[in-house]
Amino acid sequence: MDGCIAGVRERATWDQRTGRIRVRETSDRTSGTRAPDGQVTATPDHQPSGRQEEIGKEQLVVDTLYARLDELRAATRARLAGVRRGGPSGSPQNRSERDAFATLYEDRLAQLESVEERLTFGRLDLDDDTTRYVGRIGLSDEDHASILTDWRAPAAQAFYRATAAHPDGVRRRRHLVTRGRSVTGLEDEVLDLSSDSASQSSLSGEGALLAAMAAGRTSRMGDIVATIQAEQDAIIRSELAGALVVQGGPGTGKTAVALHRAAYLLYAHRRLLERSGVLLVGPSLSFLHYIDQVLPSLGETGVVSTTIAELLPGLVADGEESPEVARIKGRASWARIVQRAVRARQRVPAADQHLRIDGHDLVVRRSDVRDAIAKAHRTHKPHNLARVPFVREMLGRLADQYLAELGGPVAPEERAEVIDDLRRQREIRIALNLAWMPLTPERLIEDLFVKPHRLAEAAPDMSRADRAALARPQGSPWTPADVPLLDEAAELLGEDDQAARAQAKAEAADRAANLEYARQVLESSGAGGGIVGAEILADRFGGGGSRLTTAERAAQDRTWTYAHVVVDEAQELSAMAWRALVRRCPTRSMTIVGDVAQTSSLAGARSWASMLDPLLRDAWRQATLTVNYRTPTQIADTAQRFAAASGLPTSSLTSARDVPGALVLAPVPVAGAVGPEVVARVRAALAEFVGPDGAGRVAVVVPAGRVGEVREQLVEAHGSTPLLAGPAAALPGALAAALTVLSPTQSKGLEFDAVVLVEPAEILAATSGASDLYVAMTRPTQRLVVVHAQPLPGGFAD
Ligand SMILES: Nc1ncnc2c1ncn2[C@@H]1O[C@H](COP(=O)(O)OP(=O)(O)OP(=O)(O)O)[C@@H](O)[C@H]1O
Repeated sequence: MDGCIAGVRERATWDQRTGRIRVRETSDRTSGTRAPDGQVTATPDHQPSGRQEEIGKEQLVVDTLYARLDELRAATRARLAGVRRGGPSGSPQNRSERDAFATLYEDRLAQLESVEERLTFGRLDLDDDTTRYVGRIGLSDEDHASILTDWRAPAAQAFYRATAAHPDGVRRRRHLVTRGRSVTGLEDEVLDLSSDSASQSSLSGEGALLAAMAAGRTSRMGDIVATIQAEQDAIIRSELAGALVVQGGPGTGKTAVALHRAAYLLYAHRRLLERSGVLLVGPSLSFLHYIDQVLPSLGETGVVSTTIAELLPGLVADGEESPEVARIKGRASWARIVQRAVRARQRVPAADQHLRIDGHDLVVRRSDVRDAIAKAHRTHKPHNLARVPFVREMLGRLADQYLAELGGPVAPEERAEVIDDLRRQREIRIALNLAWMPLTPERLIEDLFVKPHRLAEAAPDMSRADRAALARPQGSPWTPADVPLLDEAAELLGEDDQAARAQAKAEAADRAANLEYARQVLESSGAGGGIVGAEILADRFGGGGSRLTTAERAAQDRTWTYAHVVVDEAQELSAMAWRALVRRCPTRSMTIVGDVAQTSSLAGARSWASMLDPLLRDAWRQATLTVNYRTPTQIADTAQRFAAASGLPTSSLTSARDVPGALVLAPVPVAGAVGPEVVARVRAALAEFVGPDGAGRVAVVVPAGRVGEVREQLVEAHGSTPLLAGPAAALPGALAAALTVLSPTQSKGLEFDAVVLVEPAEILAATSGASDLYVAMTRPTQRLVVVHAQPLPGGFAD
């Protein structure tokens, strides 16, 4: 393809008067031809050229890229069909190889399908007169020459990092705006300081960025791959080793950055990460639902996402409890409490116990039990596994008593028979259980809450009041704060994994052979397309038809250890929850994003150092995000003033944009007038921000106890309108509707075009009220309407 690629310089700015983005255009005159190797060479062109002409030229390039994408899709489909045609015949080895290839091609196809939207979004014109297109995926032409650079590749880094002061070999950066497969706009930044039109903005791709920020919200978070900013890119590409804490105020892109970092790490360290997987921990299922499109849109599906409540496979923790009880359960001291509770089930009886077995007198002696317990402890195995040597030792000693009564020499087989016999005796089983009880984690933890003497024994330092607060009836549902305690117990109790170990040994030998074969296959066919490595393919060869992905296998296994863990809203996690996560990531390679000013959990972090130092010591580093991409200046400044007045530990924050009239204070004279005012404000917000295409979201954020009441008022006013989400309990679906009513905690991590905030003084008065109110104030992308009868908290007014 030959083409003259001329440049225009467009500058997009926020028009304060109209509240819209305005785009200015200047010509910058560059042209280029495409060489046979697929690289586009840019040369100065002194012919003035129009914007449409320029768009037309980019359209040709974009058409070429999509054509290549279509070709690759067709080729992969054909390969898949070929494998499927093979049918279910042949040896088991042949069948499992065919399944492995089918999965490989299905994954590749899914990846090629996922990049349809905005396949390419950027172009770099380099000092060496070459041009590089940047996109969601890397593509090469038939001659293996690169025609599109994956955004995660080192060669794409300059697209996000180059500035006029540090151009990094880039003369001009162009953002391509596309709709479907059509190019609809361009935005250029000249990074050559000697040029008149050198970019002055500290934001990269300002127009595209402003457009992304101003777009109507939907029920799902979108990716930011086309407009990642330099400070975000530095975090995304930060090295894999160690724990990276990303602190940043509301709307600084922490969630977005965490997800893009997961995608980047999977690309840059695929061999290391693909087998053990990446764990993503979010605050709630509704939040995970909100973000669950981002990674697939970046071509990644191999991430296990969960909440702390869902961490244990098969355990449902949907019970509720007061924040105060959750705080008590989150304390680090539970590590010792659970340990003591386990030890309390290994005890020397108060007196020797006399048993009569088959007409013989046997004594379960205190001294024997003491010795057997000590011997079992020396194995350093978990409780249930160490019970095996304990029982063996005790049965041996009892058998010796039994045989001594018989007198005379004893053959080893005879001794073994006696031991077997004794093992089956009910009285002996009871006596040994009393000394060393086999336990499940559920039984151990429930007993602590149900039997006050058990808790008193395991937690002698806990106050009476705290112990009383934990008491609950048997059979109560598990709560999220119980989960880390159950995990701690499971770790100390252990499971009998003998059979699993034997099987693993047999599988290891097969695997070595499969691995070698998989390497050869990938080398000779290039079939992986970068989405799968030899290790995974080898696992699939050996899978006997099992189609479980790494993510699926990991999600079913409590003891799975991940190569990397990403934690969002990390400030909410208790010390015990951190222990459960660190246990799942022995390398401590973690991305931890959060804001200690937004902590609402009483067990959560008020400072990263005090929460993480005890666990990670100095193996963590901190980065800070400083630009708020969500909230307009007026709202963000008010939130910052309020936070400062309330003593919250805020980070410094600058808003990326200003939207006139973003903050509206709506006082009403009496409490009874709040409801009607909310109804009227919601009606206006829906009319202004929700479009016929379904884009645009409005939330009413109310004091926690008033969600039901305000919802009723809205239902009454609007009828049972499909606009309004169901009751808050059905939250995962709540964001599908244009309007939703939430408590401040439920709104955490989410965002809306407009938020109607009800009675802030009442929100402030609740437990963790200051951080909850700070969270609620910082949810809107366009407008915050504050409806109040009570006086506004400090900092709301200038
Ligand atoms: N570089 C960017 N380009 C476009 N949009 C961005 C960029 N960075 C962040 N955003 C947008 O800003 C909004 C806020 O981002 P995000 O939710 O990740 O922030 P956060 O720091 O996690 O916020 P909070 O702490 O309030 O939950 C999102 O809509 C996100 O898509």
